[in-house]
Amino acid sequence: MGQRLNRCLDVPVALPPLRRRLLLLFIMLFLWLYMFYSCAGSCAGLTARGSPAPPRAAPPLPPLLPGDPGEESSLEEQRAAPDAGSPLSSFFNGSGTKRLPQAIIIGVKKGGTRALLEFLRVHPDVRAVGAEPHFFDRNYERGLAWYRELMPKTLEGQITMEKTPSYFVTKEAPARISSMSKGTKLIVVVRDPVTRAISDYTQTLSKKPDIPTFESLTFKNRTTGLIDTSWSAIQIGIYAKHLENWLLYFPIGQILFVSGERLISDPAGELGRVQDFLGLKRIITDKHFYFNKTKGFPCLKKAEGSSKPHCLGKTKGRTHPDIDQEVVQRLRDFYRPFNMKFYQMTGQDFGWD
Ligand SMILES: Nc1ncnc2c1ncn2[C@@H]1O[C@H](COP(=O)(O)OS(=O)(=O)O)[C@@H](OP(=O)(O)O)[C@H]1O
Repeated sequence: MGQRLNRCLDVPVALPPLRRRLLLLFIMLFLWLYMFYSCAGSCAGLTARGSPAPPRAAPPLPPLLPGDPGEESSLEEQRAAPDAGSPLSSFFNGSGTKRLPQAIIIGVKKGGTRALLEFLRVHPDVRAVGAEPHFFDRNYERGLAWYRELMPKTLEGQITMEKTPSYFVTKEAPARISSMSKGTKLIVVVRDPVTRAISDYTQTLSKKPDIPTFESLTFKNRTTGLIDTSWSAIQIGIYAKHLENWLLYFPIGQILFVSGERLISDPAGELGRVQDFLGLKRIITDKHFYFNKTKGFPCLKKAEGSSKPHCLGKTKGRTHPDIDQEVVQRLRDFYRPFNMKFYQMTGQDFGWD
């Protein structure tokens, strides 16, 4: 066996026998370690990079990540947002502990949540799971141990984060997050509810091109102008109503509201507020961003763990269809009182009117 290995690996035969044996031993150990860590990285049933499959005993629940109907993040985004790295890098970065998140981006869908998480991940003291776990809405029965297992390892002083924008409109989410930890910091990226609704519709249209027009879905009765508030694209934008539900469990000071509009016009400014809120050193500054004219959005000069520039994928920053301006105006009128209430509750004027 040793002779054959000698030939295979072309070990210099001139070496003294003891050194030769030691060298062979070292090579075998390296090969064994490599196989072990390759297997740990790829055989452990990852559903997406860095997202371990549920434990065998878990009850059959809907699939966790891409391909799940209604999923906000595409597979492409999961690829753009790895959280575990290669098997070898996990071997070298293997230290740390998986912890439950201390901060969660809870919403809103189409608000700019992916951009915020990707920007935050540049910070050395932030580690985040790339995919959306949907624990507090779709996967709660799997238990906290399952949820923790999804998280990346962190060292002392690092913050664990995740983002699932549907939490903001999930009735059970505030109580569930509070029972995990009353101290969880919550972040909501909000965006003009009218543009948000159109963005939401654009996403659905990209998957199901045969759906009715935005204009016809907006109204229960177009003649009377009655808005269909049961349509999720409209529902989600009534921020004040959803926020009331969160305030039953969390003080307002424990929730940070990020402007989706400013995240585009001044990403460093918004990131400054987020870093302060999370108690982090202000490391992410305007030096980290550049405006990509082709994309029409700010992008990172260097993505986390890479030296290359990085913009979000094609599913972020889609071209919206032209919507009848009368319908847009009707929606503006509909949202105005809710927006005013929201400004009052948060103490921030987002300038949507
Ligand atoms: N830097 C940067 N690059 C690309 N896109 C950006 C960026 N910052 C904010 N946005 C806006 O993010 C919108 C998508 O929001 P989310 O990431 O929250 O969507 S999702 O709920 O996770 O599907 C997306 O909405 P659409 O423009 O309607 O596609 C973008 O406007």
